[in-house]
Amino acid sequence: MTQQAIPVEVARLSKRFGRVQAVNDLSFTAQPGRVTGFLGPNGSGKTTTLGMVLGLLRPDSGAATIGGAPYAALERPALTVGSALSASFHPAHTGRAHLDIVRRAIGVPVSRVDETLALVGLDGAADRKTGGYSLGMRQRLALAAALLGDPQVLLLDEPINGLDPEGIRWIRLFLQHLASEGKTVLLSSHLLSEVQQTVDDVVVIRRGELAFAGTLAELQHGDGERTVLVSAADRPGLAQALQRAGAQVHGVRGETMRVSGLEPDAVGEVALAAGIALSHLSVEESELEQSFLELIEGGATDRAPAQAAGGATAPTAAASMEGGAR
Ligand SMILES: Nc1ncnc2c1ncn2[C@@H]1O[C@H](COP(=O)(O)OP(=O)(O)OP(=O)(O)O)[C@@H](O)[C@H]1O
Repeated sequence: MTQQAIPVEVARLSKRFGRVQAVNDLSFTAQPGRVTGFLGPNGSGKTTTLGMVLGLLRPDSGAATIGGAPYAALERPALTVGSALSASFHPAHTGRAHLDIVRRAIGVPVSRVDETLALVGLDGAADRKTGGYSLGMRQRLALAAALLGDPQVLLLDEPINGLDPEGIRWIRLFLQHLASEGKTVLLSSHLLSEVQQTVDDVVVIRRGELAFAGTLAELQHGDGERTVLVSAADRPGLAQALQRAGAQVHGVRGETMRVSGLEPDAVGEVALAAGIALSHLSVEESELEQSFLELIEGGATDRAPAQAAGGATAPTAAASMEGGAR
């Protein structure tokens, strides 16, 4: 069966809690077939936004839609959208029991429990109580619950938080695989470094407002210039060739040289033309982190090529996240 491509669109969404403007005129789109990172510091409005997308919170204005309809208007919401807003469970329930409760509620066959347990690699721990699960196992169980209905859209709140490197690698490959099947994957995080290997697109919010929406590459290139890290057996020869091509080169005596003023492909071409074999070529990662920090600390909102999302109507869902003590 061919699955439908379902974007998540947030259009001019606003939400205030008393004096706190948690989300302010926020617009972005999470596209099918892409993993979108929804990034911002603690308290910037990520969970509130996801709550509005899921119809758990009523927006003051604007709208969030899934394939053009508000969550509450979806015919079979749990089979369209899977969500994991928290990784906490009844500690006396086994992983299997938790999934069984969810699958009954959303009306999917019992066979999905074992299927999703296997998908997230929890089959060996299915009959253990969740109270004894590690954080990584709880994250996997939350993901399994989100996947029960085989949804086309996944909304995950901080799914990588607390995972060990093996867990991060696993979830990265897993979410990228889901996106490669055409699913829409939106995951929040307060750390760019945590998700930068996982996401294709990035939405950055700061104090409830859009600071950036675009691809990871666009975020990286935002300031124009990138630093290229390069190494070769003949570093002095490479440095000379690069300088002749107009680059600034630092760290010739070290293992890796830092090159600015030339794009990575141009650095490769200069090396080739000079007959020097490269043993390493990459873009300095910290620059991406720097772009992100500048965005969340402010003053860079004019860099935001916000994707328009329009034509939506306000959700009518019950407000079950409203008024919760924070
Ligand atoms: N139910 C609520 N009642 C009052 N204030 C709230 C409520 N929910 C969120 N807030 C406030 O709205 C702002 C945004 O919170 P939100 O949880 O959406 O941010 P976040 O980006 O998800 O942060 P975190 O990463 O810490 O979860 C914060 O100032 C928070 O204290």
